[in-house]
This record gives sequence, structure tokens and C-alpha cells, in this order.
Amino acid sequence: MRIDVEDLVLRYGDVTALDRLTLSLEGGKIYGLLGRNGSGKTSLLSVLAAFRKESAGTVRIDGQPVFENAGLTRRVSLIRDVGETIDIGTVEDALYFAEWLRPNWDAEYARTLLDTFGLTPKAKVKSMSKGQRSAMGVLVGLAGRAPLTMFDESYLGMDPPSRYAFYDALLADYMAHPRTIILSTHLIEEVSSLFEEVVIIDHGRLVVHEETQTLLSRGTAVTGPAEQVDTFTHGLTVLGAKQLGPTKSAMLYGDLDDARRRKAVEAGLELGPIAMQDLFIHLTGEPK
Ligand SMILES: Nc1ncnc2c1ncn2[C@@H]1O[C@H](COP(=O)(O)OP(=O)(O)OP(=O)(O)O)[C@@H](O)[C@H]1O
Repeated sequence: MRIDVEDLVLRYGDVTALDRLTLSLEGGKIYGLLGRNGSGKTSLLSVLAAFRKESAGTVRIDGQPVFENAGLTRRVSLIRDVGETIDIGTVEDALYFAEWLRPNWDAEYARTLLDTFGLTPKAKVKSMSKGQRSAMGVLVGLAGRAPLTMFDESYLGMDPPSRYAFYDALLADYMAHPRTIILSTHLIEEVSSLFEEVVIIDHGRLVVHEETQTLLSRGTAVTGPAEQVDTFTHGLTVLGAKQLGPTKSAMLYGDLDDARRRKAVEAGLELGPIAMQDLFIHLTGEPK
């Protein structure tokens, strides 16, 4: 589903969580939504899911306004970090309820996912652990197959084997049933290989929206003798640098053409990639 957000503002009293955010996603991809604590990720996803009404600006999904648009919101699913199941009854009851709410529900796939995440149909939801609740949430998100499915750090409570089982299931199911998926996460290195595009927001504003490969290709680590590194990086965008004795490593952001790359090699410098997490840290600034 296509998403168009223009000059979106969301305020909670005096707090401006989204500050004239403009963003268009063409849909049919897996998007990573990244941002520091309090940057506005949950706020943005809540507006897209019509859990909250925008204070100003426009939000359209497939060209339609979102808020109080029941026909549209049935096709949109937001799985939050608290899990998305009712607290009464058993896992089986919760699945029954989820099926009732979700038009594209695949009951057979839901049963397979119970095994994947080691969940017991007769277990009481109320007595499930935090990780089991998170697993129930992602199960509902996956088996719901909503054309727009958003996971808001929904898998944070899950242990690493369960999280990797989720990533595998997500990718396999997305390949079989393409749809628009947005994953908001702080576990960047774990999930970034799934992202086709990355959106980074900070202080409620858009910082970056790029294809993952393009974003990664913009970051280059330059390592070598400090003086040569400084000469080479002069006038370029340096995100950060580390020095150990005479050796310095600088992180550059921006396209480096072939001529510059050759110059670096001639100067005895080493060029290498930067991990998504490092790019994220430097693009979103110092700790608040
Ligand atoms: N219900 C609320 N009432 C008042 N302020 C809120 C409320 N929810 C969020 N905020 C504020 O809005 C801003 C954005 O919060 P939001 O939860 O969208 O950020 P986030 O990027 O999802 O953060 P995190 O990574 O910590 O989950 C923050 O300053 C937060 O304190």
C-alpha cells in the first residue's frame, strides 16, 4: 500500500512528537523505521494505523485519508511492543479473536507459527511471559497478512532464537505474499538485511529515506596515517573519527567518485564499508 505523509504534525499537549514530517513510501517493500528514543516512530505508526488523529498535515494510504476510515484500517495492522492480544482466555481464544478482526487471516499459517514460537494453544494469555506475549503479537501480525503490516519494536521481548525465527518467517511469508511491511527497531544490525528501504527520523522530522544499498554505499570508512586521513577528508562530510596512535579512521558520508577512491589508495589509505548501525548513530547525533 502506498503511503503519503505531508507536513504531518502530532502533538501531545505541549510535546510535538511529529514536526512537519513529509514522507512517501511507494509500498510493496519491507521498510526499516529507525530513530532514537523519543524520535517519533511510535507516533508515526500510530497515525498510520489511525490509533491517533494527526494534529495537522495530511496522511494518505493508497490515496485515502486514514482517520476514521474503517474500510482502510481493516487492511492495516500495527503490532506494538506490548503484543496485540487480549488478556482474557487462552492462546486459542486470542487467535479466534484475531481471526475475527483480520480479513486476510490464515488460520493454518497461525497454527504453524504457534509451533515456530513454541506457544501452547491451551496456555492462558494472562500467565504468558513477556517474550511469549511478544511472540503472540508477531504471530498475529504475520498470520493477519494485512496489506500494510507494521511491527513497532514488537519483538524486543523475544529471545534471540525466537527473534531470528521471526525474521526468517517474515521474509519467507513476505516473498510468498508480498505486502507493505514497516519494521521499527533498535536492533539495527539484526534486522537491517531485511530492509529494502530505510527511513530515519529524529525529533519528529525525516532525516533519511533511502534504499538500503544506496544508504550503505554513502558511508565509507577511511583508515591510515592520521595526517593523510585528514588531508583526504578535508572538505568532505566526516561523521566521526577515531585515532589509535598514529592511525586514524574517519567515517565519511557522501558519494566518493572513482577519482577520489584512486587518490585514497595512492595515499596508502584503506577504504571500507560502514555498518548501518554506525551510520545511524552518526546521522542521529550525540546522546541527548
Ligand atoms: N501519550 C503521550 N503523551 C505525551 N507525550 C508523549 C506520548 N507518547 C509519546 N510522547 C512523546 O512524543 C515524543 C515521541 O514519542 P514516540 O513514542 O513516538 O517515540 P519513539 O521514537 O517511538 O521512541 P522509543 O524508541 O523510545 O519507543 C517523545 O517526546 C515522547 O515523550
